[in-house]
Amino acid sequence: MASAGTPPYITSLSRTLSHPPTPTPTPTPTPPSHDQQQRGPQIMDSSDQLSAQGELPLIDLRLLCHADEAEIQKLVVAAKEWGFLQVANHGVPCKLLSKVEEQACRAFALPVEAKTRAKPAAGSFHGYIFPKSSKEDGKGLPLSEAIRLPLNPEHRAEMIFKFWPEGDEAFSSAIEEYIEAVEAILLLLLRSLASGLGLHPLQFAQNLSKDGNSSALRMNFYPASQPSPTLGFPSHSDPQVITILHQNGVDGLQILKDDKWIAIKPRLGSFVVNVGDTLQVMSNDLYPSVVHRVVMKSDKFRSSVVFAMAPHPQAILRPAAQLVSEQRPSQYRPFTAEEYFLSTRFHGYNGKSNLDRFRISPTLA
Ligand SMILES: O=C(O)CCC(=O)C(=O)O
Ligand SMILES: [Fe+2]
Repeated sequence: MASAGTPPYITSLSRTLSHPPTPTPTPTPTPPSHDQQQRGPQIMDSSDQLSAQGELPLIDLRLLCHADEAEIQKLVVAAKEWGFLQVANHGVPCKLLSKVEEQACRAFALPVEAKTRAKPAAGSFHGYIFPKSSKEDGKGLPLSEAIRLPLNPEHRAEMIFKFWPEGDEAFSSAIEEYIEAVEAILLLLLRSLASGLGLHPLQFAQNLSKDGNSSALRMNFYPASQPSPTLGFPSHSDPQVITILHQNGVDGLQILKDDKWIAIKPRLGSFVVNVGDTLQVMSNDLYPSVVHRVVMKSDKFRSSVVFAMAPHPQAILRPAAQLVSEQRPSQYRPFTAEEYFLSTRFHGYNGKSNLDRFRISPTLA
């Protein structure tokens, strides 16, 4: 959790940024040899036509790290206008990214008994999530397989023992190293997003917590789509504060901008970052969370690793007082982070409508 005083990530970030960027491209790990290919493809709706292929605004983290005012303003504009952006010069070595991809593939290739052991316990959302077809549950849940790892190190260790009862040093250490690196980036971004609006740098990070169900490192695995486009992850916005996404280089991510779907081309070596619902609330709608989805159209599998942090479950979410005025009244009633997360889960994936349930003047019927 971030605290006042010298933020602990400064040390960690400078260590991360001191790694020279490795020029070699990320190798594609061996795909899991299990039942992935057996699931039937889900044909996309004919109204789901793509409008364009897009390049997200690109932010230089090295400049942000030096509090470069122009880069901070570029970030603010990107977050306001897109809610999605990419970050380069993040200092996370390609080698670590490949290692994490490789370890995710190992976990997805485990036998069904191991995956069953790691299913989320009652009341928990962390664990292995079996693929569901939207036909089965009618709610449009993801067709991808996923593993949601707790960020709390003790809980994560317990979870890893469920996958590998003897423990697995290679998996544990890669994940730990990765979390440390991306957490530093997430905090730097939140700091810059707050100071760019003239707020205290810790305004958006003050209640962040590794506990609770919402904060997680989520690994997604999407089988190759054959022969027609397959919905890998239905449209949704992320409930947390901010998300950092690493993808294996296979297309699939699409974002909804101005009512049109835009396919985001993976940019080798950079992370995709997106505003979550919680940041939209805290910024009183200045930074919008954006609906996105994954559509598979590739004969290669896609994997992604998603790091998202949320406030402590009992933290009260509301717009920052400095962003509320007579001209711009508070758009949301106060609510706890847990209430929001549970509501997201209860109502399922359905674009962004969940946020409207917490608006002072709901736009939902
Ligand atoms: O795999 C991706 O690119 C996106 C995954 C995603 O949106 C999520 O896990 O929330
Ligand atoms: Fe997402």
